[in-house]
Amino acid sequence: MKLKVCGMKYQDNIKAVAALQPDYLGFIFYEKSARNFDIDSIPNISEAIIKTGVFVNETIDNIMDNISKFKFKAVQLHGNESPEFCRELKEVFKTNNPNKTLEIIKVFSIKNDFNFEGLKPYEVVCDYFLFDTKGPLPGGNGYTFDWNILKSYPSTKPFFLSGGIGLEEVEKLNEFIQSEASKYCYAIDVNSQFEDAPGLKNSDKLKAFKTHKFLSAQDVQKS
Ligand SMILES: O=C(O)c1ccccc1N[C@@H]1O[C@H](COP(=O)(O)O)[C@@H](O)[C@H]1O
Repeated sequence: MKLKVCGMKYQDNIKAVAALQPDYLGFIFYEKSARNFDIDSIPNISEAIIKTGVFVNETIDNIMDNISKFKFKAVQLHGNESPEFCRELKEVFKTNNPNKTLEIIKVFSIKNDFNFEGLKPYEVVCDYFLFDTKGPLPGGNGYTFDWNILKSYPSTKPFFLSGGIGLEEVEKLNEFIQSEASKYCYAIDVNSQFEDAPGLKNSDKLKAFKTHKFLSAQDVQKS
């Protein structure tokens, strides 16, 4: 199971968290967020960590500018981006970077129920889905949704599990990962529950979380 740490903001903190070797590090570009990444540069971190730009209903031009500026290898689309938008973003990226690939992670927010039919048009235009909790904010609401809803997940597209995950969820996560609902769960995404202040992650808490490897039945078979 991969780990994505999202909502990074401070240079020294980015280096400290990168030293823990998460698989993905996320940077949020949303002015209304306390985690908005309004800094000019990201310090040098391991190439193995997939730097991810998080956008909410942003224009393709702005997303592309930030991809070039910060060398993002993935984007997380956290608004109402259409399948056509995802397709166009992939095409524009390919045209400008013929030898590179861009991972597109499309976010869907879940409250009490979810209509999985809505995923279908996105299947061919994005690489991963991310399931977050629906709340008053586009993201970073800080609480979990009922993961049992994912028992009805009809797709084989790998997904990120997100929304309010913290150290308190370790036991629940272990149960989830052993269940059928997690069959296509590719990564766990954490954010506000590992912070001392918005955008400032607590390395000790992350280290403690990382010691739980969250191996699924499939992972165990593979190893
Ligand atoms: O965290 C934010 O402020 C934010 C703002 C706009 C879009 C996304 C945002 N965060 C993303 O929300 C999920 C879940 O966060 P949490 O665990 O509930 O705090 C995560 O992917 C963040 O990237």
